[in-house]
Amino acid sequence: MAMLAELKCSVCQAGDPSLTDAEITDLLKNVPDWQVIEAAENGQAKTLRRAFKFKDFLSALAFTNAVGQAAEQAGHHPALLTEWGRVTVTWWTHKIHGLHENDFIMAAKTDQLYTGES
Ligand SMILES: C[C@H](O)[C@H](O)[C@H]1CNC2=NC(N)=NC(=O)C2=N1
Repeated sequence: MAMLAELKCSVCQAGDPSLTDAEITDLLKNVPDWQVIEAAENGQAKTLRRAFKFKDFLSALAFTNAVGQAAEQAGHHPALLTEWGRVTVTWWTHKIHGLHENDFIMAAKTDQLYTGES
């Protein structure tokens, strides 16, 4: 398979199946720094999350914008929490209330945008 980060997000329809646990386990091997957050009791979606560390707030903000641009280009958008020294990026697919390959593609693209804490 091409590098996950080089893939394009596919058009995902409501009703498409969410990834199985086996597929998730397999895809996670490509993005080992990310965690799958199980859906909370209230039926929230399963999500894919990573916290990125930065030296200050402006570096965190610049990364936030870079991820936002990539998301807009892909037509697939994350939740972004930007704090002093940290950006927490969470991916899931709203339409299917779960995880889709697109979320792993975007996680891999997000990793490529991160040039470290300094
Ligand atoms: C109309 C628009 O393309 C859709 O709502 C897109 C936008 N970005 C999206 N982002 C994510 N993460 N999930 C979606 O289902 C989604 N849908």
